[in-house]
Amino acid sequence: MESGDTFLACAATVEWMTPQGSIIRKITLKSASLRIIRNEFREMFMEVSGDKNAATRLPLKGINVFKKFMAEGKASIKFQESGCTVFISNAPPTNLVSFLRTIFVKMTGDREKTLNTTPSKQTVRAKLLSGRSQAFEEISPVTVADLCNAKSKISKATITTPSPPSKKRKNEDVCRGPAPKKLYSPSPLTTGSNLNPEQQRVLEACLSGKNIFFTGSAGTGKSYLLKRIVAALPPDVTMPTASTGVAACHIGGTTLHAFAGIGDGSGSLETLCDKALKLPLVAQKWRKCKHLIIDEISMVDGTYFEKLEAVARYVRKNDKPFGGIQLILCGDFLQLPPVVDKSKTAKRFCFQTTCWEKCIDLCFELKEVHRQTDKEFITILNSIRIGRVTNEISQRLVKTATQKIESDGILATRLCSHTNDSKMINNSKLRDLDGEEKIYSAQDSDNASSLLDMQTIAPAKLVLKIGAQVMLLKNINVNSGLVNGARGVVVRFDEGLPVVRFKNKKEYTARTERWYVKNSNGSLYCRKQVPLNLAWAFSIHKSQGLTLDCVEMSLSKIFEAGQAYVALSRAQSLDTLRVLDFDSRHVWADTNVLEFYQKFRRRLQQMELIPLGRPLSDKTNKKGKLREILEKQLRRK
Ligand SMILES: Nc1ncnc2c1ncn2[C@@H]1O[C@H](COP(=O)(O)OP(=O)(O)OP(=O)(O)O)[C@@H](O)[C@H]1O
Ligand SMILES: [Mg+2]
Repeated sequence: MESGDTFLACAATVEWMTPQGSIIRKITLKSASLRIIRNEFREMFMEVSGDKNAATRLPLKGINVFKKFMAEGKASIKFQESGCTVFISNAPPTNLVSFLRTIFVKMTGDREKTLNTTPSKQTVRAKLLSGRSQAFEEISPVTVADLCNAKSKISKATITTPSPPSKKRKNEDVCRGPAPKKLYSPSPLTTGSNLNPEQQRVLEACLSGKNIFFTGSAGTGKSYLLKRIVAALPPDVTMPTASTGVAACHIGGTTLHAFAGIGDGSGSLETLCDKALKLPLVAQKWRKCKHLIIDEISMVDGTYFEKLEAVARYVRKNDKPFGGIQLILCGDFLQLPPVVDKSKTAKRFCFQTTCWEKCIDLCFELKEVHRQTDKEFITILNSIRIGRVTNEISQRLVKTATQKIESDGILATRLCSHTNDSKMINNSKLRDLDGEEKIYSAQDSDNASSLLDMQTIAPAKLVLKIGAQVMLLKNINVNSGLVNGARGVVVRFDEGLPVVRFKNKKEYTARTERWYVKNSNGSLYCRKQVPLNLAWAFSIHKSQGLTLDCVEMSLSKIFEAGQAYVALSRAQSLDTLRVLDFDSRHVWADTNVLEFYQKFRRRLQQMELIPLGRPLSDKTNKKGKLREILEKQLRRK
């Protein structure tokens, strides 16, 4: 059982109101505990308690749940009978989903039992005469039987999920819990589902509060896992960031630069500390943050990282690394290195800084590749990653130059080493098409366009024609293959909206979608745009973190270690890849990174004495002790 099933740690406000809507009483709890309990008559209650306040117990009967913002850790439950509403916020979204699901499943189950005689139908008189002493106990966890039972009832009742609750729904059986659709459909918020044991182990480590660095080759599900980690932490104090806008968008966060608020980090440390402290919004953000998450850490400049670490300590007046913020770092140093102006500074990876060792408690490496399934391709990529190209590998990749990977008029995306080349290709290909141009301009929150340009993958202005090659920028329907990175072609316009045919022959009418970016004071900026971008070509730097289903590349102008590996590892298979001019000289790995990974492996081997999935805090058994000792040793190193 997950703790989120029957217990929820969050912030809560409880308001009692008159039927006319004026507030009679209100309690605000910054750190509240919600529990689902039963009394001696098996009636269900939700108990709300805070550090100082006495617990409030509200009968779980006739409730309305507003859960539209569940993914942001917010929901409210209106208790009709008690005339009271509980507003939940800052709840780890995963736990919030499980908690509401338990209420729903248990209430649905109880409803049936109620109809077939149970104590909860008893009158007050009967209860008083029963002689039972008052006793509350935690509700039992949701079982498979509970789920089946509740599901069968939903299908009979054919319930839909209006959100917020519509009048119709209010007038229906008010005894219903949270609406079911979201709570049953496989949700990215459902803890642990689909995570493999190595990913699960990292998630557990992150929840233990330790500072974590996890790595793994391209496609091992680092960003996928990161999204789960974000959803398992309280949103108000968790900052998901990444080194680039595209990668940040992938995990629903902002760039590290936008979060940090110290510009590009140039200038002396004193100036930067001063700057952070003097800008109230920046200082407030640093003080509020409890969990800082950084994806694509390989592209974060070491010197910048070092400065952030010092700024965090200064602003938070706390001498612990990063001022006591929990760090969750993820990336693959054998992919793209930091982008620095080489005429001004030397390139430095984060692991080359003195604070790296102090900042990281535990390291993990994900080994199972999810992006590709073809064993031969995975072996080739693993070899390319460390800069090793055998004759067989060369021959196999050279062979791809002539293969046909296009189908149904959908061309391969050309990955370019330089951004300007990719822009030129897209513009000229669009120009070459006959037919009318349709222009889609993004609608942005006020004064936020430049920030949204940097932080979202949706373009400010998108020009399309029939025949344009496009890429989908959002997961629209994972089961139908309409996923972020899917490639298609515009086949017509329907009432002004582009209709795209994808590689799997599915057609999709692109409607406006929203991208949110947290601004420096925590509120959200929004860009509304159709979720498409031109996809004849893309720069390799922009492609880091993406999965592409049909891709072509020329590697002759490669200029960075790891750049060829990033390009090649975007493909899902050797059959959907075309390398126009493969030459082993374009493949190399940074020697500092190779050395770092050698040491890293040795460290991991020590950690691997401990089996997968064991909770880190388990002090009661020998293995737990061993892990503790190891952790201490590693930290001392
Ligand atoms: N446990 C899993 N089960 C099923 N699919 C998964 C799992 N983990 C990851 N994936 C899928 O594998 C693909 C690659 O995952 P992801 O982009 O997270 O990898 P990554 O390690 O971040 O790669 P990169 O280093 O290129 O950024 C995605 O399509 C993702 O949905
Ligand atoms: Mg990634």
